[in-house]
This record gives sequence, C-alpha cells and structure tokens, in this order.
Amino acid sequence: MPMYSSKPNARHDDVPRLGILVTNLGTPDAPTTPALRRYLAEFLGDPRVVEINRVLWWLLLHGVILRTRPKKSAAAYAEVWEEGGSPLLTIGKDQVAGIDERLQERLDGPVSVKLAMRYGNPSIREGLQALRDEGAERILVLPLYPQYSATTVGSTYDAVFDELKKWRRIPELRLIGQYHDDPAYIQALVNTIREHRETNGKPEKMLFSFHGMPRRYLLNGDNYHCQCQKTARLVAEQLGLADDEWQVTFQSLFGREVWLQPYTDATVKSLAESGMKTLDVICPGFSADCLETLEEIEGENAEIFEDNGGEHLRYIRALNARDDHLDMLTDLVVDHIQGWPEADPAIKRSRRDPQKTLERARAMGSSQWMDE
Ligand SMILES: C=CC1=C(C)c2cc3[nH]c(cc4nc(cc5[nH]c(cc1n2)c(C)c5CCC(=O)O)C(CCC(=O)O)=C4C)c(C)c3C=C
Ligand SMILES: [Fe+2]
Ligand SMILES: [Fe+2]
Repeated sequence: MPMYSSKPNARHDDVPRLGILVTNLGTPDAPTTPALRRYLAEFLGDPRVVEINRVLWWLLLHGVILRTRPKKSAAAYAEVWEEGGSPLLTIGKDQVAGIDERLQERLDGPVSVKLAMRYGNPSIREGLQALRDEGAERILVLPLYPQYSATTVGSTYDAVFDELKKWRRIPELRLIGQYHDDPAYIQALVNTIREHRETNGKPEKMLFSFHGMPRRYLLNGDNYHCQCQKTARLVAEQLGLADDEWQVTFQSLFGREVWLQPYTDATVKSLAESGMKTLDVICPGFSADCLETLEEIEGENAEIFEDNGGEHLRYIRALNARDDHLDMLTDLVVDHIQGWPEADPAIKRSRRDPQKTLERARAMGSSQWMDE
C-alpha cells in the first residue's frame, strides 16, 4: 500500500483539467438527533471554530453539548428542511451547476466544478479526489464566504491542506480568500434590495445581519468584522441610505462568551419596542439561505419583532442562485485562474485532432505508465 494516494490509472497522455472546488460550511445529512450529533461533533470539534483549550472543550462538547444541542438543532432544521434536503445543500448544488455551465461556455480548456462542504457531505476530501480522478492538475478553491474569517475560510483551507498532504502529485493550488468588496457582489446585493423595495416598499430601517463570532477572535486579529462593516457600507452608499436608515448587527450567538456586537435579536427587539413598524433584514455574509437565515431571521427574529410591537420584519433572501450572483462568482473564478494555461500545448493540439496527439505521445514513448 503506497504512502501517498494517486489518481487511479493515471497516464502520461491524460488531458490535464482545471478543477474548481466550490465550498460552503456544510449541513447535517438529515434533520434528526443522530445526524445532528455527527455533524455538530465535527463542526464544533474544529479548533478554528471553538478556539479554547482542547481537553477542556472535548469534555464540555462530549459531556454536555452533544447530549443536549443535537435534539434542539434537529427540531430547528426540521422547520427549514425541503424535499431535496437542507437548503444550504440544495442551493449549493444549483449554484455549482450554474457556475459550471458558465465556465464551460467561457473556457477553452477542460474544466470540472465540484461542490464540497467543510463539515458533513459531500466532503472536501471527496470533492478534491473527484477533481483529481477526473484529471484536474490545477485546482482553484472558492469558499462561498464573501468575508474572510479564520473560522470559515481558514478552516476550509485546513481541510484542503489536510487532504492534499496525503497525495503523491499535489496539484497547483489557488485559494480565494474573500470577495467582500467586489463591485459585482455589492451590485448583486443592491439589485436584490431594490427589487424587494419595488414589491414591498421602503422599510423604516434596514439591518445588515452577519453571522457572529466571539469578540476575542476579532481582538486576536481576525479581519471578518471589518469586512462585514465594509460590505454593508458599500451597499448602503450605493443605495443612497442615510445613516439612520441602516445598521450592522451580528447573529447566531453560541455559548457564554461575548460575541461581536450589536446582537441582531436584541436590536430587533429594541427597534420594535421603540415603535418601529417595518424592518428589512438582509444577511450578506450568507451566500445561500440556510438554518441561520430562514429559521433564525425569517422565523425567530420576525417573531421577536412582532411580539414587541413591530408589524413586519421582512427578510430579504440570500443571493442564492440568482443570475447576477452566479455571473459574479464566475467572473471571480475567471479572475483567479489568469495566467494558468488552460491546457498544455499537446492538449491544445489534441483538441484539434486527438488521434494525432495520441500517436505523437506514443511515438515519444510516453503513452502510459501505470496499470494496464
Ligand atoms: C461555536 C461557534 C460558531 C462560530 C464561531 C461560527 C461561525 C460562523 N458560522 C458561519 C456560517 C454558518 N453557521 C451555521 C450554523 C451553525 N453555526 C454554529 C456555530 C458557530 N458558527 C452552529 C452550532 C451551527 C449549527 C446550527 C445550530 O446548531 O445552531 C450555518 C448554517 C448551516 C446549515 O446547515 O444551514 C452557516 C451557513 C459563519 C459565516 C461564521 C463566521 C464568520
Ligand atoms: Fe455558524
Ligand atoms: Fe442559529
């Protein structure tokens, strides 16, 4: 058994492909307690996510949290679960299909695009191996997080490196770290807000709600908070919003530590109590709708608003598989593969005349070198 793994039946005349690994956070396999236990053990066991003493955390995670939280989380997931599965996964599949279709049209060379999840399935390991087995020799990783954070993008890179260090032929690798101020991303957010306002009218205020994290991570150098602020500011500027018409908040608090503030739920409550009747909420850090937007914002926070005197909390959906979003992500990929040959010269010829290229390769004695 070799120490390092390889593409099965690799040949010298294999056509080198470009591989694009599109990743997101991941989701449980089913809205059930055992599936949630598996998923949360992997997710919350990641030191990038919960950065505290390993021994202490292991005891707390396995002794307390994984005995109680999975049941509660499973009930929340059941509320948003769709026929095709978890929204994050079904939307992810649509996003990848859309990016794939656009890239096949735009690129001359062969390209494969795969979806992978940092936790759960399809895994990053599976995605990378599928790209390799289809012949990808150059791989670009696109984590679908507009704002960089060590807890999300950093952790995705960890999983990529952990897999690649087991390979014999490590592909050329590029990583996209963030696109929080990409003009086309900002424009797509502006478009979706404008469309929402055309149908529903202007709200009294708009919240830009981002997933939170312990404030300690910001103080220790994570630049996520700054990128969230910039995204929101650029959108507000482009919409011409006055300072009192918008605000940045942070949601999805977990545990007892102080997280990035102000908190979304507390802000929603105090705005309702102050007499506000219509509030729009957009979550620009989520490229796809998921538990945290559908159940927490559109469900729980709308209830908080109404229970405290507000009338309508209107959640503006994530960019999901909108055309402007997929066009923007495809442009981002194309920007990041610049300078990478789409195929080597022999392969360019092979596209004109595959038989001749094969004959030439055989004449050079490089036809095949493994198996067969
Ligand atoms: C323990 C701390 C957590 C940190 C730090 C954290 C950061 C973080 N997460 C996202 C995006 C998503 N998180 C989602 C779910 C989710 N997040 C946490 C905890 C932390 N996240 C938990 C425990 C869960 C699971 C649900 C639950 O039990 O409450 C999701 C949704 C996944 C889905 O399947 O729908 C997303 C997306 C970001 C962007 C982020 C930091 C920047
Ligand atoms: Fe999270
Ligand atoms: Fe949540």
